[in-house]
Order: sequence, then C-alpha cells, then structure tokens
Amino acid sequence: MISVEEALARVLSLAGAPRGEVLALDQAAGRVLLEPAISRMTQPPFDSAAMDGYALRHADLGQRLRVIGEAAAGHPWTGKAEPGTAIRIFTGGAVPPGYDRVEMQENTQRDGEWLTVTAPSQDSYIRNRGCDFSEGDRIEPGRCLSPADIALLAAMNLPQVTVAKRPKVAVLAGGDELVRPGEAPSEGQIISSNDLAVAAIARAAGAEAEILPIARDSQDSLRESFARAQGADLLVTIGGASVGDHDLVGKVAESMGMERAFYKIAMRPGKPLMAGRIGECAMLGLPGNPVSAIVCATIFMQPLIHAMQGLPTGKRRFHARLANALPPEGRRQHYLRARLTEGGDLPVISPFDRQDSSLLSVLSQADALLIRPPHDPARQAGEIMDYLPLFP
Ligand SMILES: Nc1nc2c(c(=O)[nH]1)N[C@H]1C(S)=C(S)[C@@H](COP(=O)(O)OP(=O)(O)OC[C@H]3O[C@@H](n4cnc5c(N)ncnc54)[C@H](O)[C@@H]3O)O[C@H]1N2
Ligand code: MOO
Repeated sequence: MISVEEALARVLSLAGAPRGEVLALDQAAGRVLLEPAISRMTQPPFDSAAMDGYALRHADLGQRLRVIGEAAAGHPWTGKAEPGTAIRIFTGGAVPPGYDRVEMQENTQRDGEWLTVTAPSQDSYIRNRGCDFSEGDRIEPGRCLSPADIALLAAMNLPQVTVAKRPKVAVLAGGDELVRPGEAPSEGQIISSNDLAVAAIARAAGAEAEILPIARDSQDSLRESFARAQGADLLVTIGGASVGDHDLVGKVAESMGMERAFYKIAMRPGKPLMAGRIGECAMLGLPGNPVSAIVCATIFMQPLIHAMQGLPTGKRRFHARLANALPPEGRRQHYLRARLTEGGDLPVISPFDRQDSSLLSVLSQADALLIRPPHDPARQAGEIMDYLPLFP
C-alpha cells in the first residue's frame, strides 16, 4: 500500500497537457484561462470624472467661476481650459486638460453661467488615465475565470479568450445489485447513488461528465462499458475494486491494456483505489462503498480534473479544535466525516460517531473531513487538527 501523498502524485501524473479552445467572453465564466490575456485598452482611457458636478482648477478655488462648457460620458468637451472657468461635467465624462479637480454639484451653487464652490471637497474626484489598468497589462493563465475576470477581459477589449477544454469524464458504476433511481429494485438490489455524486464532483471541477449505463458483474459487460468510454480523457469506475470473486474492474482494465499506476493505498476509506492509463485515457477505479467513492473522488479525481485544465491542484488544509478525544489510528490515513461549529480562536470539529463507509446519511450531514495521518496517536479534546472542507 502506498501513501495518500504518493498516490496523489501518481494520479496527477496521469493528466496530459490541457488542450485549448477559443470562447466568446459570455461563454468563458468558470473556465480556466490557458493563454495570457493582454489588454488592448488603457482604463480609463482619459482622466475621468468620478462625480456629477463641475471640472475646475484648484488654483481658482475661492473665486466665482464662469461655466463655459459641458462634458458627459461619451461626449467630451473639446474647448480650452481658461483661468477662472469651469465646465459642467457628469460621472464618466473626460476631464479636459487644464482642469485638475471635479467638485460634486452638491457643494456648489449655480447662478446662470456663474458657479460658486460652497464647500470644497478633500478629494479631487478625478480618476486618472490608466488608474485601473494599461494597454499591455496581462492576466496570467491558470486561473478559473470569475465574473469579475470576465468584466475585466471585456474592459480590456478582448472579446474572446483561450481557455482549457473541459476534460471529458466517463463515470461507470458496476454491479448486479444496482438499479437507477426511480426504478423498482428487486430482491437484493439497491439504488446506484455513487455515479451521480462522482459526476457532480467532476462537473463542479470543470469536467464534462457522462454517466454510462450500469455495468453488470461480468467481464463482457465491463469490457463493453470500457469501450463506451472511448474518447474520454478520464474513465472513473465505481465498485468492483476489491478482492471478491465479482470484483472484476482491475482484471478487465488490465485485459484492455491498462498501465497500472497503483492499486491499494493507505487510506480510510478508500483502500482499494486503483489508477492507471488505458491508451490516452486516464483511469481511476474508485471503491464501491458510497463514502469511499465520494471521498476518493474528492481527494484524487477533483485535483486530477483540475490538473487536466492547468489549474493548481493543492488542497488547502484548515485547522480546527477537536470536540472530543479520539483513540490512536492504524496504518491508513483516516478521513473522518465531521461537522464544524463556531469556536473561540478556531472552529470546533466533531467527528461523527458512526464512520462506516456505507453511510450516506452521515456524509450528507458532514461539512468537513478531519484528517488523521497514519499512526496518529490518541488525541485529547481541544487539540488542533487539520481538516478539509467538504463540498465548499
Ligand atoms: N476481503 C476483503 N473485503 C473487502 C476489502 C478487503 O480489503 N478485503 N475491502 C473493503 C473495502 S475497504 C471496500 S471500500 C470495499 C470496496 O469494494 P469494491 O470496490 O469491490 O466495491 P463493491 O464490492 O462493488 O461495492 C461495495 C459496496 O458498495 C455498494 N455500491 C457499489 N457501487 C455502488 C453505487 N454505484 N451506488 C451505491 N452503492 C454502490 C455495493 O452494493 C456494496 O455494498 O470492499 C471491502 N471488502
Ligand atoms: O476503504 Mo473502504 O473504502 O474502508 O470502505
């Protein structure tokens, strides 16, 4: 059994270089920028009024000023600034050269063409040319584009960007006991749940996920399903990973030419995880127990999908104080389902009493995975522990 860290490194090495596509900006939110975006604009392109009011010269403060023109957004004034004058200006209007401040209209009194500043502001209320960004400024690749990024790219006059293609992920649940939600299970059958969760995690990570028809517990059925995954960047199987007579995923994957990266890791839940590559397609074989499948998808599949898009893959760990004492750990790194509550200096983390890897009802109440390294000694209430937020 290899460590979680070693397994993650091997999983990440299965990611090929991201492939790019050019998208219009209104399609690009949530996608990963793959090439630098270089601004074609300086913003603002001119000194711009931050308030509705009057543009004037600081040196003229204290005098009555003659209003000689008007500048509104999109309608610049092209005259010449003379001493003792002002121009009416509106927010976003270009401040003509020669004027060095804008007074907001609330602080002025207007009498025909004459203007008196009744209470000069502290601020000059001018947004200087280029105070936001300049032509040639860059947004570097490797970031997931937020709504703010989309607005910035638009303001930079970049109507389209090169982003990473969404990795294609095929999700395959297998087992004679499985039927789809909504179907009537016969004796001995249960509802397939894991594939829906895994596909949801894949989509949230940026993938295009397809849920394949459930494979039966036969080599032929699995082979057929593997063939359906052709063209995917990643095949994620669920179940059939362990050592039972009906656990056929490893056998079939190998018969289809899988180069195995590893099988079995020192992780709880998730021991029988396998990973490898079949031709161009990466493969992750998740254990069938629902919590094991979902935790493994969170710890391994999600970073792999990020790597396939050129995103950073590190998961930030957080600290919390343990609510109750815990016994020593065994040789596997343990991810305990836990709940966070507010605490003094740090949040308080309470692992659930029941940690069996079949318990979806517990996982669904958890908002964190408490991480205990292999051979972690007994812990007292109040000790500081690491955790990962679940489904943030
Ligand atoms: N003799 C041993 N038995 C087991 C070991 C072991 O080391 N030696 N490991 C245990 C561990 S740990 C895990 S985890 C499981 C993983 O087994 P498989 O990956 O082969 O999973 P299955 O046997 O196919 O299923 C396990 C369990 O999960 C249910 N399941 C499967 N797929 C789905 C699905 N899509 N939706 C909902 N539930 C699903 C399945 O019905 C089983 O109940 O092996 C242990 N055994
Ligand atoms: O590792 Mo299994 O995933 O403990 O249930």
